Amino acid sequence: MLEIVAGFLVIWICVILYWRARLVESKAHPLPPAFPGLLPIIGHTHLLLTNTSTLWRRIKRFSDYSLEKGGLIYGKLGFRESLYYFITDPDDALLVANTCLDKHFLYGFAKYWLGEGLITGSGNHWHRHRQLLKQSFSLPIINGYLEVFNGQSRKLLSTLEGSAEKGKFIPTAQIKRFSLGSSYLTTFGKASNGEKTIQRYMKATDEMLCLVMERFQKVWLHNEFIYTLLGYKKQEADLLECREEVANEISQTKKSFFNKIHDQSTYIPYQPLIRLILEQYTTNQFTDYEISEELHTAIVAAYETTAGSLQSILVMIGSFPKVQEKMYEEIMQVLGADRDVDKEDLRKLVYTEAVVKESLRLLPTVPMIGRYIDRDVKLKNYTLRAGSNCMIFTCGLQRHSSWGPDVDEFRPERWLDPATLPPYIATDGAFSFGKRSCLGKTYAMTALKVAVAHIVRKYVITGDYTKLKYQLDITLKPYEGHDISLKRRS
Ligand code: HEM
Repeated sequence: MLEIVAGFLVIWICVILYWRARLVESKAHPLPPAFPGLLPIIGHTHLLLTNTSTLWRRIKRFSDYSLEKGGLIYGKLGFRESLYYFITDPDDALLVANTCLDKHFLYGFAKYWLGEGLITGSGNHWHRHRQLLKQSFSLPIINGYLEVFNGQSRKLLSTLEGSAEKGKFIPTAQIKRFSLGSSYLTTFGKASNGEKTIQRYMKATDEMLCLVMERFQKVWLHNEFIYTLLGYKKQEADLLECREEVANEISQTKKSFFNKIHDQSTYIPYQPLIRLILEQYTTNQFTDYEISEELHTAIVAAYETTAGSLQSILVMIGSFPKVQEKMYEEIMQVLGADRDVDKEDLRKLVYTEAVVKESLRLLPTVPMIGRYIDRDVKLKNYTLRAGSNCMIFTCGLQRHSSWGPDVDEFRPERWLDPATLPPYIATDGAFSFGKRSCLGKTYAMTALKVAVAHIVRKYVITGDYTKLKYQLDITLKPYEGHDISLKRRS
């Protein structure tokens, strides 16, 4: 009997100590406004348990509410009611992005595929790799890829041709092929089994990303034991088989690189990422496993984002005929009727670049970035508590009031005069900002400009962005209203 009473007493004391600690903490670091709909025990978790299109609409409400409340709100997610901050204030966003460099735990779900590559890695490992890889994404290297981007764009034109003059169609498959083809070739320099390898890799990557998203949404799958028990680990293992095929590609390239075999079959006129990394391998900067992690990371980072962006950009261009004609005039003036895009042209395609940027502002492919708050972070009006998580809404920042009264309008001209842009770094967030911003920004902008220039030169695009509907599958993907039609210009 005495033992039972003592047991209850201990539990009671623990509960009191826990609540006291929470009270002290909430007094020291009061919370910003809460997102409506907070329930006991599960917090806002019930809002996650839905399909990915409704999920996106709900997450957008978090972002809008954060903007409405001055840039910072909180919510609770998961069965342990983890504290989440949702940020849309530009100064606070930049401070957090530069202070808390560790990613949200969701990124960890992709580690079976990406390991500790740049997107998922953290700490010193990430920092060292970021320093080593920076040069591989510099302008001179990217300019060397123009041949790939032009070649893949021409291939894209030939796959689109079958749908020209035939009314509306959805160009997702063609665009994804363009994006993966480009990133595979700039990463590996070649695809041993050609189209077959690219298609298999594309399918496996799509499935891998779906699995990560499913695990995030179904909170019970966060538990490793349940995840394995329900057969998901087996699905991971099946997908990894495709990586084996690519592993052969890596070891072949390594052999020819170190044996300095430069015959017809291995000659590549540009510097694919694998060669740039192998140069650092010779000085023991990377291990074999790390090489593979970074190569897969580069492809995953480039593929979905570039494909999703190009799809949205085409719909935007198709929705604004006057903008499209202005682009066409610029493209014809710079490139003429049939020439490929070279590095000098890229500088001159100023309006085309503004159209790409404005499309990505209104229709971002990566609408938020997640970070773990590993220390107390003092913001303008609140202090974020160590041990919590945060979501920085780049989609909200790109519609922040500092863009002006025409914030919701598609107006590429705003990018032509930098003096009219908001005075914050974080409001231009399509490629994130701060120390962990996108390493492939120049790569992506170049690939997009080249593809858009080829398409607009050949076709008049028609689309309707007001009908666009998106779902959140790690990146934002349109599932409705993304059909376009193409009319040949001559
Ligand atoms: C339109 C296309 C792209 C968009 C919108 C985009 C956007 C982003 C964003 C928002 C982040 C930050 C993610 C986060 O912190 O959660 C990021 C990171 C990254 N991106 Fe991109 N990206 C694009 C294309 C590319 C390409 C083409 C590459 C490589 C060839 C690339 C490589 C990376 C890498 C390596 C990181 C991780 C950087 C780090 O944590 O140090 N991205 N990207």
